[in-house]
Amino acid sequence: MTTIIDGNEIADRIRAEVSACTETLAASDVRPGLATVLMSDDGASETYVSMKQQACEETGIDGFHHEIDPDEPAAVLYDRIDELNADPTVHGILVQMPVPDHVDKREVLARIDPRKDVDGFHPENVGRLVAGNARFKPCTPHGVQKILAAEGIETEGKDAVVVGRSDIVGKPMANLLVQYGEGGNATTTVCHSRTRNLAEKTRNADILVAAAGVPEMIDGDMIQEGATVIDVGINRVEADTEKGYELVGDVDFESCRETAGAITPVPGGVGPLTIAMLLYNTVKAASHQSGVAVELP
Ligand SMILES: Nc1nc(=O)c2c([nH]1)NC[C@@H]1CN(c3ccc(C(=O)N[C@@H](CCC(=O)O)C(=O)O)cc3)C=[N+]21
Repeated sequence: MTTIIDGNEIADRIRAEVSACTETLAASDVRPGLATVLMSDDGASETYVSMKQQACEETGIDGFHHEIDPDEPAAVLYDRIDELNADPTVHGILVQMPVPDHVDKREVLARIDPRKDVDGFHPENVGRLVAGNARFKPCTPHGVQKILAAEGIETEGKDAVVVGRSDIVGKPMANLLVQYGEGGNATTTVCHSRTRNLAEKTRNADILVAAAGVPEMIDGDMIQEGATVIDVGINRVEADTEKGYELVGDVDFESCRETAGAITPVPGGVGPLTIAMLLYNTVKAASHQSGVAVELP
Protein backbone atom coordinates (compact mmCIF):
# COMPACT_ATOMS: atom_id res chain seq x y z
CA MET A 1 0.00 0.00 0.00
CA THR A 2 1.30 3.39 -0.96
CA THR A 3 1.18 6.08 1.70
CA ILE A 4 -0.08 9.42 0.41
CA ILE A 5 1.68 11.84 2.73
CA ASP A 6 -0.54 14.54 4.21
CA GLY A 7 1.63 17.65 4.29
CA ASN A 8 -1.13 19.80 5.72
CA GLU A 9 -1.45 17.55 8.73
CA ILE A 10 2.30 17.54 9.44
CA ALA A 11 2.45 21.31 8.94
CA ASP A 12 -0.46 21.82 11.35
CA ARG A 13 1.40 19.94 14.06
CA ILE A 14 4.49 22.07 13.56
CA ARG A 15 2.38 25.22 13.56
CA ALA A 16 0.88 24.17 16.89
CA GLU A 17 4.40 23.80 18.29
CA VAL A 18 5.32 27.21 16.90
CA SER A 19 2.22 28.71 18.54
CA ALA A 20 3.27 27.24 21.88
CA CYS A 21 6.62 29.00 21.44
CA THR A 22 5.02 32.33 20.59
CA GLU A 23 3.05 32.02 23.84
CA THR A 24 6.27 31.44 25.76
CA LEU A 25 7.74 34.53 24.13
CA ALA A 26 4.57 36.55 24.80
CA ALA A 27 4.91 35.78 28.51
CA SER A 28 8.17 37.77 28.32
CA ASP A 29 6.54 40.50 26.22
CA VAL A 30 8.24 39.38 23.02
CA ARG A 31 6.14 39.23 19.86
CA PRO A 32 7.95 37.66 16.91
CA GLY A 33 7.76 39.84 13.80
CA LEU A 34 8.16 38.77 10.18
CA ALA A 35 8.54 41.29 7.37
CA THR A 36 7.73 40.12 3.85
CA VAL A 37 8.77 42.23 0.89
CA LEU A 38 7.19 41.75 -2.52
CA MET A 39 8.65 43.50 -5.56
CA SER A 40 6.67 41.78 -8.29
CA ASP A 41 3.31 41.77 -10.07
CA ASP A 42 3.33 38.03 -10.42
CA GLY A 43 0.07 36.43 -9.32
CA ALA A 44 1.68 33.33 -7.84
CA SER A 45 4.10 35.42 -5.77
CA GLU A 46 1.21 37.51 -4.45
CA THR A 47 -0.65 34.34 -3.45
CA TYR A 48 2.34 32.87 -1.63
CA VAL A 49 3.13 36.07 0.26
CA SER A 50 -0.46 36.46 1.42
CA MET A 51 -0.46 32.82 2.58
CA LYS A 52 2.65 33.58 4.65
CA GLN A 53 1.04 36.65 6.20
CA GLN A 54 -2.11 34.67 7.01
CA ALA A 55 -0.02 31.94 8.63
CA CYS A 56 1.72 34.53 10.81
CA GLU A 57 -1.58 35.83 12.08
CA GLU A 58 -2.70 32.32 13.01
CA THR A 59 0.44 31.58 15.03
CA GLY A 60 0.88 34.79 17.03
CA ILE A 61 3.53 36.33 14.79
CA ASP A 62 3.30 40.00 13.74
CA GLY A 63 3.33 40.15 9.95
CA PHE A 64 4.58 43.33 8.27
CA HIS A 65 3.98 43.32 4.56
CA HIS A 66 5.84 45.66 2.20
CA GLU A 67 5.16 46.09 -1.49
CA ILE A 68 7.52 47.84 -3.86
CA ASP A 69 6.55 48.63 -7.43
CA PRO A 70 8.68 46.41 -9.70
CA ASP A 71 9.51 49.47 -11.84
CA GLU A 72 11.20 51.27 -8.92
CA PRO A 73 15.01 51.37 -8.89
CA ALA A 74 16.81 48.62 -7.01
CA ALA A 75 17.95 51.11 -4.36
CA VAL A 76 14.38 51.36 -3.08
CA LEU A 77 14.49 47.70 -2.16
CA TYR A 78 18.00 47.94 -0.70
CA ASP A 79 16.96 50.92 1.46
CA ARG A 80 13.89 49.04 2.67
CA ILE A 81 16.05 46.10 3.68
CA ASP A 82 18.32 48.47 5.64
CA GLU A 83 15.29 49.88 7.47
CA LEU A 84 13.99 46.43 8.32
CA ASN A 85 17.44 45.36 9.51
CA ALA A 86 17.36 48.29 11.95
CA ASP A 87 13.77 47.74 13.13
CA PRO A 88 13.73 45.93 16.49
CA THR A 89 10.11 44.76 16.03
CA VAL A 90 11.18 42.81 12.93
CA HIS A 91 12.97 39.55 13.76
CA GLY A 92 12.72 37.94 10.33
CA ILE A 93 12.92 39.35 6.81
CA LEU A 94 11.81 37.57 3.65
CA VAL A 95 12.21 39.15 0.23
CA GLN A 96 9.98 37.14 -2.06
CA MET A 97 11.86 35.65 -5.01
CA PRO A 98 12.08 36.23 -7.91
CA VAL A 99 12.96 39.94 -7.85
CA PRO A 100 12.98 42.01 -11.10
CA ASP A 101 15.95 41.66 -13.45
CA HIS A 102 17.33 45.11 -12.65
CA VAL A 103 17.69 44.11 -8.99
CA ASP A 104 20.84 42.24 -8.01
CA LYS A 105 19.56 39.12 -6.26
CA ARG A 106 22.91 38.43 -4.61
CA GLU A 107 22.99 41.96 -3.21
CA VAL A 108 19.50 41.43 -1.77
CA LEU A 109 20.45 38.18 -0.07
CA ALA A 110 23.73 39.55 1.29
CA ARG A 111 22.14 42.75 2.54
CA ILE A 112 19.64 41.10 4.89
CA ASP A 113 21.02 40.88 8.43
CA PRO A 114 22.02 37.19 8.67
CA ARG A 115 20.35 37.03 12.09
CA LYS A 116 17.07 38.01 10.45
CA ASP A 117 17.53 35.85 7.37
CA VAL A 118 14.71 33.39 8.00
CA ASP A 119 15.00 31.99 4.45
CA GLY A 120 18.57 30.94 5.21
CA PHE A 121 19.85 32.32 1.90
CA HIS A 122 22.49 34.80 3.18
CA PRO A 123 26.00 33.62 2.26
CA GLU A 124 26.95 33.44 5.94
CA ASN A 125 24.00 31.17 6.64
CA VAL A 126 24.68 29.05 3.55
CA GLY A 127 28.25 28.63 4.78
CA ARG A 128 27.08 27.67 8.24
CA LEU A 129 24.68 25.11 6.81
CA VAL A 130 27.38 23.50 4.69
CA ALA A 131 29.71 23.48 7.71
CA GLY A 132 27.10 21.55 9.70
CA ASN A 133 26.37 24.46 12.00
CA ALA A 134 23.14 25.82 10.54
CA ARG A 135 21.54 28.94 11.99
CA PHE A 136 18.39 28.85 9.83
CA LYS A 137 17.81 25.80 7.68
CA PRO A 138 16.16 26.85 4.39
CA CYS A 139 12.42 26.32 4.78
CA THR A 140 11.65 23.86 1.99
CA PRO A 141 14.52 21.39 2.57
CA HIS A 142 13.93 21.63 6.33
CA GLY A 143 10.26 20.87 5.67
CA VAL A 144 11.23 17.80 3.66
CA GLN A 145 13.31 16.58 6.61
CA LYS A 146 10.27 17.09 8.87
CA ILE A 147 8.10 15.07 6.47
CA LEU A 148 10.58 12.18 6.44
CA ALA A 149 10.82 12.25 10.25
CA ALA A 150 7.03 12.39 10.67
CA GLU A 151 6.61 9.38 8.38
CA GLY A 152 9.33 7.44 10.18
CA ILE A 153 11.46 7.29 7.03
CA GLU A 154 15.09 6.66 7.99
CA THR A 155 17.70 8.43 5.88
CA GLU A 156 20.86 6.90 7.34
CA GLY A 157 22.67 4.73 4.81
CA LYS A 158 19.89 5.18 2.25
CA ASP A 159 20.40 6.24 -1.34
CA ALA A 160 18.91 9.70 -1.73
CA VAL A 161 18.63 11.37 -5.12
CA VAL A 162 17.86 15.07 -5.47
CA VAL A 163 16.76 16.21 -8.92
CA GLY A 164 17.50 19.93 -9.20
CA ARG A 165 20.40 22.08 -8.01
CA SER A 166 18.81 25.41 -7.13
CA ASP A 167 20.23 27.53 -4.33
CA ILE A 168 16.90 27.48 -2.52
CA VAL A 169 16.04 23.78 -2.67
CA GLY A 170 18.37 21.38 -4.49
CA LYS A 171 21.70 22.41 -3.04
CA PRO A 172 20.62 22.84 0.60
CA MET A 173 18.50 19.67 0.39
CA ALA A 174 21.48 17.61 -0.75
CA ASN A 175 23.58 19.18 1.98
CA LEU A 176 21.11 18.30 4.71
CA LEU A 177 20.70 14.73 3.47
CA VAL A 178 24.43 14.09 3.41
CA GLN A 179 25.21 15.63 6.79
CA TYR A 180 25.95 13.83 10.03
CA GLY A 181 22.99 13.38 12.33
CA GLU A 182 19.27 12.95 12.21
CA GLY A 183 17.69 13.32 8.79
CA GLY A 184 21.13 12.98 7.23
CA ASN A 185 23.75 10.27 6.67
CA ALA A 186 22.27 9.43 3.28
CA THR A 187 24.36 8.59 0.24
CA THR A 188 23.31 11.56 -1.81
CA THR A 189 23.34 12.16 -5.55
CA VAL A 190 22.41 15.49 -7.14
CA CYS A 191 21.00 15.33 -10.67
CA HIS A 192 20.19 18.25 -12.96
CA SER A 193 19.50 19.30 -16.53
CA ARG A 194 22.89 18.07 -17.76
CA THR A 195 22.71 14.68 -16.06
CA ARG A 196 23.08 11.76 -18.45
CA ASN A 197 20.87 8.70 -18.01
CA LEU A 198 18.71 10.41 -15.41
CA ALA A 199 16.32 7.48 -15.02
CA GLU A 200 19.23 5.20 -14.20
CA LYS A 201 20.10 7.47 -11.27
CA THR A 202 16.55 8.07 -10.04
CA ARG A 203 15.76 4.34 -10.13
CA ASN A 204 18.48 3.85 -7.56
CA ALA A 205 16.80 6.21 -5.09
CA ASP A 206 15.33 4.98 -1.83
CA ILE A 207 14.39 8.62 -1.31
CA LEU A 208 13.77 10.78 -4.36
CA VAL A 209 13.39 14.55 -4.01
CA ALA A 210 12.11 16.15 -7.22
CA ALA A 211 12.94 19.86 -7.30
CA ALA A 212 13.71 20.73 -10.90
CA GLY A 213 10.71 22.92 -11.67
CA VAL A 214 9.71 20.82 -14.68
CA PRO A 215 6.07 19.75 -14.61
CA GLU A 216 5.57 15.97 -14.17
CA MET A 217 9.07 15.07 -15.35
CA ILE A 218 9.39 12.07 -13.02
CA ASP A 219 7.22 9.20 -14.17
CA GLY A 220 6.52 5.75 -12.81
CA ASP A 221 9.28 3.93 -14.68
CA MET A 222 11.89 6.29 -13.22
CA ILE A 223 11.36 5.17 -9.62
CA GLN A 224 12.19 2.12 -7.59
CA GLU A 225 9.47 -0.09 -6.09
CA GLY A 226 8.76 1.17 -2.57
CA ALA A 227 10.68 4.45 -2.95
CA THR A 228 9.79 7.53 -0.95
CA VAL A 229 8.95 10.22 -3.50
CA ILE A 230 9.01 13.84 -2.32
CA ASP A 231 7.64 16.30 -4.86
CA VAL A 232 8.87 19.86 -4.32
CA GLY A 233 7.60 21.16 -7.66
CA ILE A 234 4.71 23.61 -7.68
CA ASN A 235 3.95 24.38 -11.32
CA ARG A 236 0.95 26.27 -12.58
CA VAL A 237 -0.12 24.70 -15.84
CA GLU A 238 -2.94 25.91 -18.04
CA ALA A 239 -6.12 23.97 -17.48
CA ASP A 240 -9.83 24.18 -18.03
CA THR A 241 -10.59 25.20 -14.44
CA GLU A 242 -12.15 28.26 -12.84
CA LYS A 243 -8.75 29.89 -12.35
CA GLY A 244 -7.52 28.84 -15.79
CA TYR A 245 -4.68 26.77 -14.33
CA GLU A 246 -4.01 23.81 -12.09
CA LEU A 247 -1.06 22.99 -9.84
CA VAL A 248 1.11 20.04 -10.74
CA GLY A 249 4.34 18.84 -9.25
CA ASP A 250 7.58 17.69 -10.84
CA VAL A 251 6.29 14.14 -10.35
CA ASP A 252 3.66 12.49 -12.49
CA PHE A 253 1.60 11.51 -9.47
CA GLU A 254 -0.74 9.03 -11.18
CA SER A 255 2.03 7.04 -12.81
CA CYS A 256 4.15 6.93 -9.61
CA ARG A 257 1.53 6.33 -6.96
CA GLU A 258 1.40 2.54 -7.41
CA THR A 259 5.14 1.96 -7.38
CA ALA A 260 6.10 4.41 -4.64
CA GLY A 261 6.09 3.33 -1.00
CA ALA A 262 5.16 6.86 0.06
CA ILE A 263 4.55 9.96 -2.01
CA THR A 264 3.69 13.62 -1.43
CA PRO A 265 0.85 15.17 -3.44
CA VAL A 266 0.76 18.65 -5.00
CA PRO A 267 -0.89 20.65 -3.55
CA GLY A 268 -0.98 19.51 0.08
CA GLY A 269 2.52 18.02 0.26
CA VAL A 270 5.72 20.00 0.70
CA GLY A 271 4.17 23.49 0.19
CA PRO A 272 2.49 23.71 3.62
CA LEU A 273 5.75 22.64 5.28
CA THR A 274 7.64 25.48 3.60
CA ILE A 275 5.35 27.93 5.33
CA ALA A 276 5.45 26.09 8.67
CA MET A 277 9.27 26.15 8.68
CA LEU A 278 9.26 29.87 7.89
CA LEU A 279 7.21 30.43 11.06
CA TYR A 280 9.61 28.14 12.90
CA ASN A 281 12.62 30.16 11.76
CA THR A 282 10.89 33.42 12.68
CA VAL A 283 10.29 32.20 16.23
CA LYS A 284 13.88 30.99 16.41
CA ALA A 285 15.07 34.43 15.26
CA ALA A 286 12.89 36.20 17.85
CA SER A 287 14.16 33.90 20.58
CA HIS A 288 17.80 34.54 19.68
CA GLN A 289 17.34 38.29 19.35
CA SER A 290 15.41 38.65 22.61
CA GLY A 291 17.40 36.14 24.63
CA VAL A 292 14.16 34.39 25.69
CA ALA A 293 14.56 30.64 25.31
CA VAL A 294 11.94 28.51 23.55
CA GLU A 295 11.80 24.80 22.92
CA LEU A 296 11.60 24.28 19.20
CA PRO A 297 11.47 20.65 18.10
N1 LIG B 1 12.31 34.39 -0.41
C1 LIG B 1 11.47 33.42 -0.74
N2 LIG B 1 11.17 32.44 0.14
C2 LIG B 1 10.30 31.43 -0.19
O1 LIG B 1 10.04 30.52 0.63
C3 LIG B 1 9.67 31.45 -1.48
C4 LIG B 1 10.01 32.48 -2.35
N3 LIG B 1 10.91 33.44 -1.97
N4 LIG B 1 9.48 32.55 -3.58
C5 LIG B 1 8.48 31.60 -4.05
C6 LIG B 1 8.60 30.27 -3.35
C7 LIG B 1 7.34 29.44 -3.42
N5 LIG B 1 6.95 29.20 -2.05
C8 LIG B 1 5.82 28.47 -1.68
C9 LIG B 1 5.46 28.22 -0.38
C10 LIG B 1 4.32 27.53 -0.05
C11 LIG B 1 3.47 27.05 -1.03
C12 LIG B 1 2.22 26.33 -0.66
O2 LIG B 1 1.84 26.26 0.49
N6 LIG B 1 1.50 25.74 -1.65
C13 LIG B 1 0.23 25.05 -1.44
C14 LIG B 1 -0.76 25.40 -2.52
C15 LIG B 1 -0.81 26.87 -2.87
C16 LIG B 1 -1.81 27.22 -3.96
O3 LIG B 1 -2.97 26.78 -3.88
O4 LIG B 1 -1.38 27.94 -4.89
C17 LIG B 1 0.44 23.55 -1.47
O5 LIG B 1 1.42 23.10 -2.07
O6 LIG B 1 -0.39 22.83 -0.92
C18 LIG B 1 3.82 27.26 -2.34
C19 LIG B 1 4.97 27.96 -2.66
C20 LIG B 1 7.80 29.85 -1.22
N7 LIG B 1 8.76 30.49 -1.90
